[in-house]
Amino acid sequence: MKNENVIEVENLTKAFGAFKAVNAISFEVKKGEIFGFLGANGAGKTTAIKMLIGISHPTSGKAKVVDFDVYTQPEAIKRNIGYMSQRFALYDDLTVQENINFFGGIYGLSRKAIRQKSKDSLVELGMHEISSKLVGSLPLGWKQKLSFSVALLHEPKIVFLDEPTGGVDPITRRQFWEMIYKAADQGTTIFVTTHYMDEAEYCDRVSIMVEGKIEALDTPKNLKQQFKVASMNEVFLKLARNIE
Ligand SMILES: Nc1ncnc2c1ncn2[C@@H]1O[C@H](COP(=O)(O)OP(=O)(O)OP(=O)(O)O)[C@@H](O)[C@H]1O
Repeated sequence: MKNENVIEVENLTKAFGAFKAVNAISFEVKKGEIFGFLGANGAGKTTAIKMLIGISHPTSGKAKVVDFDVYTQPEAIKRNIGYMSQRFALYDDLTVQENINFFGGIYGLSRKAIRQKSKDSLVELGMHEISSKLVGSLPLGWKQKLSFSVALLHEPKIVFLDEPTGGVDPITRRQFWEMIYKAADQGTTIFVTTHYMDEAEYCDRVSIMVEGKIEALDTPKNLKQQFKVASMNEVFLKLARNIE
């Protein structure tokens, strides 16, 4: 792949019968970039992500993720990426430490690596004093921050975040985004979907999907200029209105 692209997608399509949930999308994502993947409910974001993380076979088109082909090397992709969604937030009946140990083991980390990584993560999260608390007893925002740390345990090249901050309070969302910036600064590529338009402003580039197609893709600044509006929320509304 060229220019340190870590994702390259060309005409990627997923059809369910005659319906194209993802309809010939093309884009590239660079190393260390924070790439916002937006779209209204049902636009096709989750379907596209499932193809990129190697769990859904495309109908047609090309996609390479971390240099691996989604058709022929889905297992290599899974080893090199992290994934977190709003709906999956660790095991409530395990403690903070047990969750880290468990997922570290699944990712194939040595005991020594898990010990070191969990120490670092717990300090960063300010959770070392509550490491023996059950995750189920923590507020949602804490669970999501912990879940993000866990998705980074095996030092993936790309982390896919599918609505990671849904339902989380604004202060914790801000802290979550500080963690995202830090990971991106260290070279991890962030591929994130969100329904919060203030979060779209924090991304390096944003794509907006409408009914299976990418209708706009640029930096938040350029998109606002292109649509002659002051906020990403207005960009989003203009695109959504165009199709009505
Ligand atoms: N397995 C499937 N079989 C048939 N249709 C599907 C399947 N999976 C998704 N779809 C349809 O594809 C479209 C896109 O769904 P998708 O979940 O990708 O949207 P989304 O942009 O992620 O939406 P949301 O923000 O609600 O998660 C929807 O119309 C959905 O009903």
